[in-house]
Amino acid sequence: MSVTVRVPAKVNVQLAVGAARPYGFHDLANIFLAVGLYDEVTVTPADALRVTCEGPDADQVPLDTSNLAARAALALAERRGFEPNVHIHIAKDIPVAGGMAGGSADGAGALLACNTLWQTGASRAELLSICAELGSDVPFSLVGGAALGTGRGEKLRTLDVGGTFHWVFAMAGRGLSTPAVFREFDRLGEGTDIPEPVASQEIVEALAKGDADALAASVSNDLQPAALSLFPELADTLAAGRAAGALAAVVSGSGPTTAFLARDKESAAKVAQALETSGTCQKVRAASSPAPGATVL
Ligand SMILES: C[C@](O)(CO)[C@H](O)COP(=O)(O)OP(=O)(O)OC[C@H]1O[C@@H](n2ccc(N)nc2=O)[C@H](O)[C@@H]1O
Ligand SMILES: Nc1ncnc2c1ncn2[C@@H]1O[C@H](COP(=O)(O)OP(=O)(O)OP(=O)(O)O)[C@@H](O)[C@H]1O
Repeated sequence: MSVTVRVPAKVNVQLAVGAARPYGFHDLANIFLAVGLYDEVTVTPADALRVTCEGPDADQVPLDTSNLAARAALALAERRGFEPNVHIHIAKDIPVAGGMAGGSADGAGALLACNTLWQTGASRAELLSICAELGSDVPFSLVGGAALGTGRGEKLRTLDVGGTFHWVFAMAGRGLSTPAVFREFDRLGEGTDIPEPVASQEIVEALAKGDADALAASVSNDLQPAALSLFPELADTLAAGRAAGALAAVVSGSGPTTAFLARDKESAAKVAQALETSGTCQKVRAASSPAPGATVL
């Protein structure tokens, strides 16, 4: 018997970053929106824990116990007294190291899949707490939809979404390391007063109304200057998408994937086409929001 779980990628429509904390993380006001690009995680009983991965970026995914999917299976097994003997197969469509929470998606997916396979009876709250131990983005991958993340981004409040948002994502030729981008944020902010991160009421309302123009006017990412500092060519990608009519152009999370909000599906297709021929990125994908969280298929 196998269990397969489908898990979405995310884009951050607000990423407000506070000063570095002594414990090594930054306080955030992080508005997540799940987008319809998915990984599928399948778990099957086996003699020992094993991870395999297929997809265009599969060669960049670790197959040892550093893989977030393996760590999720180990964490649940340890808490609940199960043997973590499963084969975890990841069908990967979310770009790796792209700032779209691909690894986090696999962690949440494996957790839900193992929980279903082993019938542990763990509550939603327990699953969310394991997710938070695995990484700041992992709880949102389980929940999906839209949510405000505070603390490290792991404390979630679900937000209403009143319509469909159309996105285009431009993938870069190389990844960016999330810790390196946060370090660059600290370096750029040295000697300045960094305000407490506060959720944008405009963004919360724009999501609730399904209003793409209002969302575009307020979308923001405090990590964008740091990502651009480490990867200056991303400015050309952002400019190409804007020139093609995107309502907003923003680095997704810690980057280097760039996200473009379009007015409708037709406009998204035009932006995607322009980005494809711009020579400023490696791959282009269109997807819409919101998307459901981790779901057993
Ligand atoms: C950039 C975002 O993707 C936005 O959603 C997240 O904040 C990052 O989430 P993530 O990849 O799940 O990150 P984690 O695995 O929890 O942390 C990786 C590293 O990112 C940095 N980090 C992460 C979250 C946070 N609030 N402050 C940080 O400084 C730390 O250096 C940490 O060691
Ligand atoms: N299941 C996994 N899929 C992809 N990468 C993984 C996975 N597990 C661990 N990793 C490691 O995590 C690193 C970051 O990968 P990931 O795709 O999660 O980045 P990201 O999308 O930028 O993350 P985030 O948006 O949450 O900051 C990879 O370079 C890889 O070494």
